[in-house]
This record gives sequence, structure tokens and C-alpha cells, in this order.
Amino acid sequence: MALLPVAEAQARLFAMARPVAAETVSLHAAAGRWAAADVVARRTQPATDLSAMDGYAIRHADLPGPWTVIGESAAGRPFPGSVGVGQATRIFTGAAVPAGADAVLVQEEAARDGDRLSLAGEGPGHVGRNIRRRGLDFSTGDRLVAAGERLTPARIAVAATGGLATVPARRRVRVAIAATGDELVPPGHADPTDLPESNGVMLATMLAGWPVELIDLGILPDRLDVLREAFAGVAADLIVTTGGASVGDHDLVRPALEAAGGVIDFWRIALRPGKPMMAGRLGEAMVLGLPGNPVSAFVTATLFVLPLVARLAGAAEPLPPATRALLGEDLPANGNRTDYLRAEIRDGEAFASTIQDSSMLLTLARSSCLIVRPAGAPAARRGESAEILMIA
Ligand SMILES: Nc1nc2c(c(=O)[nH]1)N[C@H]1C(S)=C(S)[C@@H](COP(=O)(O)OP(=O)(O)OC[C@H]3O[C@@H](n4cnc5c(N)ncnc54)[C@H](O)[C@@H]3O)O[C@H]1N2
Ligand code: MOO
Repeated sequence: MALLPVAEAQARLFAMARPVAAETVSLHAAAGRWAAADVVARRTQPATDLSAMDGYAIRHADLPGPWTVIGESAAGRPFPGSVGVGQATRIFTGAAVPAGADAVLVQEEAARDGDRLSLAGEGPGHVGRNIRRRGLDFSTGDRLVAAGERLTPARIAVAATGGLATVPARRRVRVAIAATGDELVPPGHADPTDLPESNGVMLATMLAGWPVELIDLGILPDRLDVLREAFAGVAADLIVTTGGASVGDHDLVRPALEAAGGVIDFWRIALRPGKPMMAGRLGEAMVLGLPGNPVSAFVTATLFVLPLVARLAGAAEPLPPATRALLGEDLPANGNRTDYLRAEIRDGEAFASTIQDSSMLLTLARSSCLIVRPAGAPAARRGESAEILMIA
């Protein structure tokens, strides 16, 4: 199989992925999920003209005053009457503008003596000044969140303001994570001969805040029968493995998936690090076999696992938006795989780490972005703009 370009591999995954079922969830439970249908306003906001400031509701034509104060309008306690010629009401931020009034005089520009109100500044410059008109934000029937958009805190808040207590969302995606390798021991071991397993916790924490139900398959040994049983026995929407993806005698993820009745869709991507990534299906589940090298696992998780989970969770646009930065140094021409360089941003410029070995977690841990060097890119000069992926 030839190396598949990154964008093609992503497109194939998205084409295979069917979003999980929709359900109705409370606003609190909607955090991090994607909308399964449009969220439509059940009310108009503001529902009536409201004051944007603390001051006095007046008729603009009465400027420069003076006025007689005839009452008060507070948020939740509107003035019941109407404001006539030469009259004003006290008014507070968020309170309904009484009938007859058409501007608000801020209290810093007013002088008050009992019922007598006079101008002590410039006053509102035009009709409607300091008033938020009915429907300024949205009206009944407006679409507040589109199907396939993420239910961010601001979108959940706008749904609440729109009169909703629940929203249509996709259920949580069941993601099974397995590390493979006879050399691995659980985190916490410091024996010189042990290699603490780190990919599992890295993947799990990359998905923190995502609408997922994690199924931790732990560390699996390099044994075909054990891997096959583990694959066959899991009820997941997505199975993610790390390690055993390459061509060595103990790289058994692909044969184990096939032995369990699964199919390989593609294997090996034109990227560095992460070339040996594998994608397939097993029954209803999609399967991503990530390379074991920790940085390769991180990069492939960034490029494929997170976007695929987003797609399964109902995202219309599962890829993170493209970001750019200026290069802080010259970079050599790139080979035939898209390169994702671990890099730091300093003073708005991106600097790649000098060593880009895919085993080096500390280098990754100190990086804040990946500089994307497309396959076949010519040498780049300091000051040129480059695509980056923020990772911290
Ligand atoms: N002859 C070839 N050898 C390799 C090729 C190749 O094309 N031909 N590709 C290389 C590339 S590129 C990568 S990436 C690695 C990926 O190999 P595997 O996915 O089979 O990974 P492993 O061999 O299982 O492990 C690689 C490395 O990472 C450590 N590891 C594995 N899992 C974990 C974990 N959960 N936590 C921490 N560290 C882990 C493992 O001990 C190895 O050191 O293959 C190259 N070889
Ligand atoms: O593609 Mo491998 O991930 O270079 O180390």
C-alpha cells in the first residue's frame, strides 16, 4: 500500500464515520457535545426595549429638560404607566423602558432634587440612546446553534436565554483505548528495566472535556490471541490502540484485528511522525491503530483520533481551524511525508526543536505547537508564514 496523504486519510475516516445517536440532554449535560439538530429560539431577546444604563427614561424631544420624575422602572419591576411631556422615570440597567420614553439620560449627567430632574451634562445624543431595542440579540424562531456545531459555554448560554432547558445532542462516543507491548508497565514504576506506559493516559487526557465514555483496556501483551480476544470483546464506537503498528515480528495489531473479523481500510500515512498508523473497522466499531512511539501517538491522535471522535460525536467540521505563525528560523526543504515539527512560539514566531525524534516526550511536553511542513515543501525562510497546530 502506498503512503496515503494526511488529508485523504482524514477524508476517508470521515466518510466511514456515522455519527452516534441523538438524545435530548439538559444544558449542563450538553457541555462539550455537538448539536444534533438546530437549536431555535422560543423567545425574543430582549423581549422588550430595555435600558442599557442606570439613569432616567426621558422623551428625547424634551431635552434639555428639566423633568418631573414620576416613578421608577427596575429590572423585573417595570413602571406601569407612561411618560408624558416633561416627565421622566428613574430607570436601572436591564429595566423595561416605559411607554412614551425614547432615550435614557445616564445618572452621571443628571442632577436630582426631589422630583425635579435637570440636565448636568450633554444628555443622550439621539432617540434610542442607551436603549437596547426588543430583538436586538435575537427573535423567536432564530437559529441559535446549527446542527453539527459544538455546544460551547456561550452557545449553551444563548440556548438558555432562548427559553430552552434542554438541547438535542449526540450521545457520548464510547472510545476504547489499549496500549500494546510486552515492555510496558503501568505508570508509577521507576525500575530501570521497566518502561512506564504513557500513551494510554495521554490519549485519555487529550479527550478530557470531550463527550466520550472511555473504556480502558489497559496494557495488552504482544500476543495475537490476547489482542484478538480484546478486540472481539469490546463494545465501542471507536477502538484506539497504540504500538505494534509497524512491520516487526511483534507488531500484531493488524493481524489481530483481522483475526477478530475486522477489516483494514488503510495503513501507513505520508506523515512524520506517525507513518505506520492503521485504520479499519470491526463490526460497528471503527479502529485506529496508532504507532507506539509516544510523539507519533500524540501526532496521530491530534490528526485522526480527535477529529474522528468529533465526527462520531456529530461535528459538521471535525478538523481544528487552521492557524498560522511566522517562522522564527529558516527550515530546510521537506521530504515526501508531511512533517509535524514540535515547536515553541516566542514573541509571535515559531521555533522548531532541534531534535525531532518521535520517542522524545520531554521535547513534546515543552512544545506549544506543531509546525506543519507539507510533503515536498521547498526550504522556508525566517519570517515566512507557516501553518501550525496549537497543542497547548
Ligand atoms: N523496519 C521498520 N521499522 C520501523 C518502521 C518501518 O517503517 N520499518 N517504522 C518506524 C516508525 S516510523 C515507527 S513510528 C515505529 C512504530 O512502531 P510500532 O507502532 O510498532 O510501535 P512499537 O514498536 O510497539 O513501539 C515503538 C516505541 O514506542 C514505545 N511504546 C510503545 N507503546 C508505548 C506506550 N503505550 N507508552 C510508552 N511507550 C510506548 C515502545 O517501547 C518503543 O520504544 O516503528 C518504526 N520501526
Ligand atoms: O513515523 Mo515514526 O512515527 O517517524 O517515528
